[in-house]
Amino acid sequence: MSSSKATTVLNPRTTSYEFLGPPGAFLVSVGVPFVLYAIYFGCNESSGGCPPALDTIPDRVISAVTDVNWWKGLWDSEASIIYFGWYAFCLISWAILPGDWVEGTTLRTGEKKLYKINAFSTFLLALGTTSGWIIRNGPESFTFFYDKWVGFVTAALINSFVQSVYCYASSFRANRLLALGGNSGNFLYDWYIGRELNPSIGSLDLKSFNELRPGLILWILINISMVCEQAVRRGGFANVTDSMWLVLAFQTWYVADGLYNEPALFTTMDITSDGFGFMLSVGDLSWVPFIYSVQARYLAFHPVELGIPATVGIIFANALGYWIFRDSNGEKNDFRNGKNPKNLKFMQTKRGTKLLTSGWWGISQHPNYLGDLIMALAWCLPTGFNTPVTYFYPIYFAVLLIHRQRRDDEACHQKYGQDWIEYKKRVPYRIVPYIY
Ligand SMILES: NC(=O)C1=CN([C@@H]2O[C@H](COP(=O)(O)OP(=O)(O)OC[C@H]3O[C@@H](n4cnc5c(N)ncnc54)[C@H](OP(=O)(O)O)[C@@H]3O)[C@@H](O)[C@H]2O)C=CC1
Ligand SMILES: CC(C)=CCC[C@@H](C)[C@H]1CC=C2C3=C(CC[C@@]21C)[C@@]1(C)CC[C@H](O)C(C)(C)[C@@H]1CC3
Repeated sequence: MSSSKATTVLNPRTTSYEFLGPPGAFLVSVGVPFVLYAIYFGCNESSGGCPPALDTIPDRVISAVTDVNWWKGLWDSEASIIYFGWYAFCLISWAILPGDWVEGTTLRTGEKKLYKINAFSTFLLALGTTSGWIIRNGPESFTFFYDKWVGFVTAALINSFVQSVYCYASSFRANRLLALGGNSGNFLYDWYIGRELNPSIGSLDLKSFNELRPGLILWILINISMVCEQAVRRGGFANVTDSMWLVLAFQTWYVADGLYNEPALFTTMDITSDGFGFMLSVGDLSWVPFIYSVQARYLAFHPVELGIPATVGIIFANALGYWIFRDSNGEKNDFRNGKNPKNLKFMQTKRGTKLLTSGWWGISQHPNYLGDLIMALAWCLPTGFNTPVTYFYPIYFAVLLIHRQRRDDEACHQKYGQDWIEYKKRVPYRIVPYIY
């Protein structure tokens, strides 16, 4: 077979679109930066944390975008220097911190990619350095994320855009393994979905690096900055509210869990089937740190005292969600690694792999999504009920997970054929038992 024929067999043309095709890709690509800024301008101290009345929004948007100073205000050189310094810190940590090299899943070429496992130690180093800085220089020295929010958002968006363009352009080099869904030939769509499956620079895999380190860890550093902002306003850490500590503790735990279980990432849909396009680069680098931290940012200027009964109730909700999330992900990871310590029932498929039909995976097709959603709700409750903005996260997240479940359902249909239909008869609920 000639080499161009072999490439076509390995990288077939994408014949069907997801996300409503190029128009959908365009809308998300413009909509995500828009929401990132809008959620700041619609939920800050001067707006009282609440979005403006709906009928005033068009006028506000028009007066902002027609004002040159508003555009200039989106850029902040100091914020950009700190942001790119942070990105460099993540790269250097990846390169110099020790870590095992672990194989990912088998690729279409039959090969396996190697990944360096040191995301958790990068996290510990970042937390240690930040704590040392704050202890030495006081909380007022670490409020810059609060003060320069918009500048940081802009820097992260620039990074997301540059990386997606770089990955798209470099996917045209010879012998690249492309994502099955990102090779449609439509420039906008392929740039958005990601054309190359695993873009890398040397041994650095850009997709997994960006998904776990610069954005996810930054989310927690931003939260810490919000705690500092509240501490400065309220006269010290002793006066930081219980609600703020809860948000910090829950989200730090969630991120630590994801980083500690780094190898589990290599079996997720993002790593096995999606490319690294604008969708993931903006999701990882901009959306996660600046949208997922909205509760802490709100509490920085709008403190809420919960009291013991509410605190206990919210801790219980988060613990329930975490238990479902961790235990179900653990069952599947063990099973996919050839272990079945709970002796769970499963069905054998013609494809060779087995599907669990008892334990969490007998209750719904994505019990891990259910746990994640319960946690998402528990993270908003500490902010009370004065603003809908802090509840944006679970709403967006429910939409993301329902969409993800549908994409996965289609992918599993293709992978397992009739066996998947049989599996769905045995486990009919998609995410929430008896509801969905
Ligand atoms: N915080 C956030 O913003 C986000 C968090 N997440 C979290 O990421 C995690 C991973 O999510 P994701 O990759 O989407 O999905 P899943 O972890 O649900 O993985 C789906 C895959 O699992 C395998 N599988 C499906 N059913 C079974 C079964 N019964 N037994 C064994 N294997 C099965 C199939 O792959 P195969 O058979 O090929 O192994 C399927 O493609 C989740 O916990 C999710 O909540 C996800 C998105 C965003
Ligand atoms: C609006 C938009 C462009 C969204 C893109 C989606 C991304 C924000 C999410 C896709 C999958 C994700 C995962 C995590 C964070 C959010 C994104 C990047 C994750 C790293 C969070 C921590 C978890 O423990 C996880 C490792 C399981 C998870 C993996 C998927």
